[in-house]
Amino acid sequence: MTATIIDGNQLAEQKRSEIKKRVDELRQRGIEPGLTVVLVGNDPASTSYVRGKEKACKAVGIRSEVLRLPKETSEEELLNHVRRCNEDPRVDGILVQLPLPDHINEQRVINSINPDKDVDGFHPISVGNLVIGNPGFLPCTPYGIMEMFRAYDISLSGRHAVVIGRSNIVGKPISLLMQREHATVTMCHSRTKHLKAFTKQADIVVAAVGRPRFVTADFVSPGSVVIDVGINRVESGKLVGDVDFEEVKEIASYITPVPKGVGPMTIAMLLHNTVWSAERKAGIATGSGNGVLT
Ligand SMILES: Nc1nc2c(c(=O)[nH]1)N[C@@H](CN(C=O)c1ccc(C(=O)N[C@@H](CCC(=O)O)C(=O)O)cc1)CN2
Repeated sequence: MTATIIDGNQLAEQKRSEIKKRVDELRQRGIEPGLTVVLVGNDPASTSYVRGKEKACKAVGIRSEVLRLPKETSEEELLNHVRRCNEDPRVDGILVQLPLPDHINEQRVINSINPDKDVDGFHPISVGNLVIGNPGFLPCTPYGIMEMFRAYDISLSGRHAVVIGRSNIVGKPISLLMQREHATVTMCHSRTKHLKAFTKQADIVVAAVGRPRFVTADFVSPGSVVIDVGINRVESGKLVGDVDFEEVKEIASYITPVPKGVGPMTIAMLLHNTVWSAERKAGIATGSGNGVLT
Protein backbone atom coordinates (compact mmCIF):
# COMPACT_ATOMS: atom_id res chain seq x y z
CA MET A 1 0.00 0.00 0.00
CA THR A 2 1.28 3.48 -0.84
CA ALA A 3 0.28 6.24 1.56
CA THR A 4 -1.96 9.18 0.75
CA ILE A 5 0.28 12.24 0.73
CA ILE A 6 -1.10 15.04 2.89
CA ASP A 7 -0.75 18.13 0.72
CA GLY A 8 0.25 20.98 3.06
CA ASN A 9 0.59 23.46 0.21
CA GLN A 10 -2.94 22.89 -1.04
CA LEU A 11 -4.44 22.99 2.45
CA ALA A 12 -2.53 26.18 3.27
CA GLU A 13 -3.83 27.76 0.06
CA GLN A 14 -7.38 26.84 1.09
CA LYS A 15 -6.79 28.35 4.55
CA ARG A 16 -5.38 31.54 3.03
CA SER A 17 -8.48 32.03 0.91
CA GLU A 18 -10.75 31.61 3.99
CA ILE A 19 -8.54 34.01 5.95
CA LYS A 20 -8.59 36.57 3.12
CA LYS A 21 -12.40 36.70 3.36
CA ARG A 22 -12.15 37.42 7.10
CA VAL A 23 -9.56 40.13 6.44
CA ASP A 24 -11.89 41.69 3.85
CA GLU A 25 -14.71 41.74 6.41
CA LEU A 26 -12.43 43.46 8.94
CA ARG A 27 -11.34 45.99 6.34
CA GLN A 28 -14.97 46.77 5.55
CA ARG A 29 -15.28 47.77 9.21
CA GLY A 30 -12.20 49.98 8.85
CA ILE A 31 -9.93 47.53 10.66
CA GLU A 32 -6.56 46.55 9.21
CA PRO A 33 -5.09 43.52 10.99
CA GLY A 34 -1.37 43.92 11.62
CA LEU A 35 1.53 41.58 12.39
CA THR A 36 5.01 42.58 13.54
CA VAL A 37 7.78 40.03 13.12
CA VAL A 38 11.07 40.58 14.92
CA LEU A 39 14.12 39.00 13.34
CA VAL A 40 17.45 39.19 15.16
CA GLY A 41 20.54 38.35 13.10
CA ASN A 42 20.82 36.91 9.63
CA ASP A 43 20.42 33.16 9.93
CA PRO A 44 19.54 32.12 6.34
CA ALA A 45 16.71 29.74 7.31
CA SER A 46 15.08 32.26 9.68
CA THR A 47 15.46 35.01 7.07
CA SER A 48 13.70 32.82 4.52
CA TYR A 49 10.84 31.87 6.92
CA VAL A 50 10.31 35.53 7.77
CA ARG A 51 10.17 36.40 4.07
CA GLY A 52 7.57 33.64 3.68
CA LYS A 53 5.51 35.20 6.49
CA GLU A 54 5.69 38.67 4.90
CA LYS A 55 4.61 37.27 1.54
CA ALA A 56 1.72 35.32 3.06
CA CYS A 57 0.50 38.41 4.98
CA LYS A 58 0.54 40.43 1.77
CA ALA A 59 -1.43 37.74 -0.07
CA VAL A 60 -4.33 37.92 2.40
CA GLY A 61 -4.23 41.66 3.13
CA ILE A 62 -2.65 41.63 6.61
CA ARG A 63 -0.38 44.63 7.23
CA SER A 64 3.02 43.26 8.16
CA GLU A 65 6.16 44.86 9.41
CA VAL A 66 9.51 43.17 9.96
CA LEU A 67 11.96 44.60 12.48
CA ARG A 68 15.32 43.35 11.25
CA LEU A 69 17.81 43.77 14.07
CA PRO A 70 21.57 43.07 14.00
CA LYS A 71 22.76 39.88 15.70
CA GLU A 72 24.60 41.98 18.32
CA THR A 73 21.28 43.46 19.56
CA SER A 74 21.21 43.25 23.36
CA GLU A 75 18.41 41.55 25.25
CA GLU A 76 17.37 44.90 26.73
CA GLU A 77 17.15 46.51 23.27
CA LEU A 78 15.05 43.62 22.02
CA LEU A 79 12.76 43.84 25.07
CA ASN A 80 12.30 47.57 24.35
CA HIS A 81 11.23 46.79 20.77
CA VAL A 82 8.72 44.23 22.05
CA ARG A 83 7.37 46.73 24.62
CA ARG A 84 6.80 49.29 21.86
CA CYS A 85 4.86 46.69 19.81
CA ASN A 86 2.85 45.72 22.91
CA GLU A 87 1.63 49.30 23.13
CA ASP A 88 1.11 49.95 19.41
CA PRO A 89 -2.63 49.73 18.65
CA ARG A 90 -1.92 48.93 14.98
CA VAL A 91 -0.21 45.69 16.01
CA ASP A 92 -2.52 42.68 16.57
CA GLY A 93 0.21 40.06 16.54
CA ILE A 94 3.85 40.00 17.63
CA LEU A 95 6.21 37.23 16.65
CA VAL A 96 9.86 36.96 17.60
CA GLN A 97 11.52 34.61 15.15
CA LEU A 98 13.35 31.75 16.88
CA PRO A 99 16.06 30.78 17.49
CA LEU A 100 17.53 33.95 18.99
CA PRO A 101 21.31 34.51 19.31
CA ASP A 102 22.86 32.73 22.31
CA HIS A 103 23.36 35.89 24.42
CA ILE A 104 19.57 36.48 24.55
CA ASN A 105 17.32 34.61 26.96
CA GLU A 106 14.51 33.37 24.70
CA GLN A 107 12.00 32.72 27.44
CA ARG A 108 12.49 36.20 28.94
CA VAL A 109 11.70 37.72 25.53
CA ILE A 110 8.64 35.50 25.02
CA ASN A 111 7.40 36.39 28.51
CA SER A 112 7.57 40.09 27.60
CA ILE A 113 5.06 39.78 24.73
CA ASN A 114 1.55 41.02 25.48
CA PRO A 115 -0.42 37.73 25.78
CA ASP A 116 -3.27 39.34 23.78
CA LYS A 117 -0.85 39.66 20.83
CA ASP A 118 0.92 36.31 21.29
CA VAL A 119 0.15 34.90 17.82
CA ASP A 120 2.94 32.32 18.21
CA GLY A 121 1.16 30.86 21.25
CA PHE A 122 4.46 30.59 23.15
CA HIS A 123 3.67 32.90 26.11
CA PRO A 124 3.12 31.08 29.45
CA ILE A 125 -0.50 32.34 29.48
CA SER A 126 -1.15 30.81 26.04
CA VAL A 127 0.53 27.58 27.16
CA GLY A 128 -1.58 27.52 30.33
CA ASN A 129 -4.77 28.06 28.32
CA LEU A 130 -3.82 25.16 26.08
CA VAL A 131 -3.17 22.88 29.05
CA ILE A 132 -6.49 23.76 30.69
CA GLY A 133 -8.48 23.80 27.44
CA ASN A 134 -9.35 27.51 27.57
CA PRO A 135 -9.76 29.58 24.41
CA GLY A 136 -6.50 31.17 23.30
CA PHE A 137 -3.68 31.21 20.78
CA LEU A 138 -2.27 27.86 19.71
CA PRO A 139 1.31 27.47 18.48
CA CYS A 140 1.21 27.46 14.69
CA THR A 141 2.94 24.18 13.80
CA PRO A 142 0.87 21.92 16.10
CA TYR A 143 -2.27 23.85 15.13
CA GLY A 144 -1.44 23.23 11.46
CA ILE A 145 -1.02 19.51 12.11
CA MET A 146 -4.43 19.36 13.83
CA GLU A 147 -5.96 21.09 10.80
CA MET A 148 -4.36 18.44 8.58
CA PHE A 149 -5.98 15.66 10.62
CA ARG A 150 -9.32 17.45 10.31
CA ALA A 151 -9.04 18.07 6.57
CA TYR A 152 -8.16 14.43 5.85
CA ASP A 153 -10.75 13.02 8.27
CA ILE A 154 -8.08 11.32 10.35
CA SER A 155 -9.74 10.46 13.63
CA LEU A 156 -7.63 10.56 16.78
CA SER A 157 -10.15 9.19 19.24
CA GLY A 158 -8.90 6.06 20.98
CA ARG A 159 -5.81 5.90 18.77
CA HIS A 160 -2.26 5.63 20.02
CA ALA A 161 -0.10 8.60 19.00
CA VAL A 162 3.64 8.60 19.55
CA VAL A 163 5.45 11.94 19.47
CA ILE A 164 9.22 11.94 19.02
CA GLY A 165 10.56 15.19 20.47
CA ARG A 166 9.55 17.23 23.51
CA SER A 167 10.15 20.83 22.42
CA ASN A 168 7.96 23.68 23.68
CA ILE A 169 7.16 24.65 20.07
CA VAL A 170 6.05 21.26 18.75
CA GLY A 171 6.40 18.12 20.90
CA LYS A 172 4.64 19.29 24.07
CA PRO A 173 1.76 21.21 22.44
CA ILE A 174 0.98 18.58 19.79
CA SER A 175 0.84 15.95 22.54
CA LEU A 176 -1.72 18.02 24.45
CA LEU A 177 -3.78 18.76 21.36
CA MET A 178 -3.97 15.13 20.30
CA GLN A 179 -4.90 14.17 23.84
CA ARG A 180 -7.65 16.79 23.71
CA GLU A 181 -9.01 14.88 20.70
CA HIS A 182 -9.00 11.68 22.80
CA ALA A 183 -5.80 10.07 21.52
CA THR A 184 -3.61 8.12 23.91
CA VAL A 185 -0.29 9.90 23.62
CA THR A 186 3.21 8.65 24.32
CA MET A 187 6.00 11.23 24.32
CA CYS A 188 9.43 9.97 23.34
CA HIS A 189 12.69 11.92 23.21
CA SER A 190 16.46 11.64 22.87
CA ARG A 191 16.80 9.58 26.07
CA THR A 192 13.96 7.16 25.30
CA LYS A 193 15.21 3.62 25.30
CA HIS A 194 13.88 1.18 22.69
CA LEU A 195 12.26 3.98 20.69
CA LYS A 196 11.18 1.65 17.89
CA ALA A 197 9.25 -0.48 20.36
CA PHE A 198 7.03 2.58 20.95
CA THR A 199 6.73 3.82 17.38
CA LYS A 200 5.94 0.30 16.11
CA GLN A 201 2.87 0.27 18.35
CA ALA A 202 1.63 3.66 17.16
CA ASP A 203 -1.36 4.45 14.97
CA ILE A 204 0.06 7.96 14.54
CA VAL A 205 3.71 9.00 14.61
CA VAL A 206 4.72 12.67 14.86
CA ALA A 207 8.44 13.11 14.19
CA ALA A 208 9.99 16.31 15.53
CA VAL A 209 13.54 15.15 16.17
CA GLY A 210 15.67 17.43 13.99
CA ARG A 211 17.63 14.54 12.44
CA PRO A 212 17.43 13.95 8.69
CA ARG A 213 15.56 10.77 7.64
CA PHE A 214 15.75 9.44 11.22
CA VAL A 215 12.43 7.57 11.06
CA THR A 216 12.93 4.68 8.67
CA ALA A 217 10.53 1.95 7.51
CA ASP A 218 11.37 -0.29 10.47
CA PHE A 219 10.00 2.34 12.90
CA VAL A 220 6.41 2.22 11.68
CA SER A 221 3.58 -0.27 11.39
CA PRO A 222 1.54 -0.79 8.24
CA GLY A 223 -1.33 1.68 7.97
CA SER A 224 -0.03 4.24 10.46
CA VAL A 225 -0.26 8.00 9.94
CA VAL A 226 3.14 9.68 9.80
CA ILE A 227 3.56 13.42 10.36
CA ASP A 228 6.99 14.86 9.63
CA VAL A 229 7.84 18.13 11.35
CA GLY A 230 11.56 18.10 10.50
CA ILE A 231 13.19 20.50 8.07
CA ASN A 232 16.81 19.53 7.47
CA ARG A 233 19.08 20.80 4.73
CA VAL A 234 21.41 17.90 3.78
CA GLU A 235 24.83 18.14 2.13
CA SER A 236 23.45 17.93 -1.39
CA GLY A 237 21.46 21.07 -0.60
CA LYS A 238 18.20 19.10 -0.64
CA LEU A 239 15.56 19.73 2.04
CA VAL A 240 14.52 16.54 3.85
CA GLY A 241 12.38 15.77 6.86
CA ASP A 242 12.94 13.64 9.95
CA VAL A 243 11.25 10.76 8.12
CA ASP A 244 12.69 8.70 5.29
CA PHE A 245 9.81 9.60 3.01
CA GLU A 246 10.57 7.17 0.16
CA GLU A 247 10.70 4.16 2.50
CA VAL A 248 7.91 5.09 4.90
CA LYS A 249 5.36 6.11 2.25
CA GLU A 250 5.23 2.45 1.17
CA ILE A 251 4.02 1.42 4.64
CA ALA A 252 1.98 4.31 6.07
CA SER A 253 -1.65 5.11 5.26
CA TYR A 254 -1.05 8.91 5.34
CA ILE A 255 2.22 10.81 5.30
CA THR A 256 3.28 14.47 5.16
CA PRO A 257 6.08 15.34 2.71
CA VAL A 258 8.97 17.76 3.28
CA PRO A 259 8.84 20.30 1.77
CA LYS A 260 5.14 21.15 1.20
CA GLY A 261 3.82 19.39 4.28
CA VAL A 262 3.67 20.85 7.76
CA GLY A 263 5.81 23.96 6.92
CA PRO A 264 3.23 25.84 4.82
CA MET A 265 0.54 25.11 7.42
CA THR A 266 2.69 26.78 10.10
CA ILE A 267 2.50 30.05 8.19
CA ALA A 268 -1.22 29.64 7.37
CA MET A 269 -2.07 29.22 11.07
CA LEU A 270 -0.01 32.30 11.91
CA LEU A 271 -2.28 34.27 9.58
CA HIS A 272 -5.32 32.72 11.27
CA ASN A 273 -4.02 33.67 14.74
CA THR A 274 -3.31 37.25 13.64
CA VAL A 275 -6.79 37.69 12.16
CA TRP A 276 -8.38 36.05 15.20
CA SER A 277 -6.50 38.51 17.41
CA ALA A 278 -7.86 41.47 15.40
CA GLU A 279 -11.38 40.00 15.42
CA ARG A 280 -11.22 39.43 19.16
CA LYS A 281 -10.07 43.02 19.76
CA ALA A 282 -12.99 44.22 17.62
CA GLY A 283 -15.39 41.99 19.56
CA ILE A 284 -16.40 40.03 16.45
CA ALA A 285 -14.42 36.81 16.88
CA THR A 286 -16.42 33.67 16.28
CA GLY A 287 -15.14 30.52 17.96
CA SER A 288 -12.31 30.36 20.38
CA GLY A 289 -9.40 30.72 17.99
CA ASN A 290 -8.20 27.24 18.77
CA GLY A 291 -11.01 24.81 18.17
CA VAL A 292 -12.08 24.77 21.84
CA LEU A 293 -15.85 24.96 22.14
CA THR A 294 -16.92 28.11 23.96
N1 LIG B 1 8.71 32.43 16.35
C1 LIG B 1 8.76 31.25 15.71
N2 LIG B 1 9.94 30.76 15.36
C2 LIG B 1 9.98 29.55 14.72
C3 LIG B 1 8.78 28.86 14.39
C4 LIG B 1 7.56 29.42 14.80
O1 LIG B 1 6.45 28.84 14.60
N3 LIG B 1 7.59 30.63 15.45
N4 LIG B 1 8.82 27.69 13.63
C5 LIG B 1 10.04 27.31 12.97
C6 LIG B 1 10.28 27.89 11.60
N5 LIG B 1 9.11 28.29 10.79
C7 LIG B 1 8.43 29.38 11.18
O2 LIG B 1 8.91 30.31 11.75
C8 LIG B 1 8.81 27.70 9.53
C9 LIG B 1 9.53 26.64 9.04
C10 LIG B 1 9.27 26.14 7.76
C11 LIG B 1 8.30 26.69 6.98
C12 LIG B 1 8.04 26.23 5.57
O3 LIG B 1 7.09 26.66 4.95
N6 LIG B 1 8.88 25.36 5.01
C13 LIG B 1 8.78 24.97 3.63
C14 LIG B 1 10.17 24.87 3.04
C15 LIG B 1 10.90 26.15 3.12
C16 LIG B 1 12.26 26.08 2.46
O4 LIG B 1 12.34 25.82 1.27
O5 LIG B 1 13.26 26.32 3.19
C17 LIG B 1 8.09 23.61 3.55
O6 LIG B 1 8.22 22.83 4.50
O7 LIG B 1 7.51 23.36 2.50
C18 LIG B 1 7.58 27.74 7.46
C19 LIG B 1 7.83 28.24 8.72
C20 LIG B 1 11.25 27.69 13.82
N7 LIG B 1 11.16 29.02 14.31
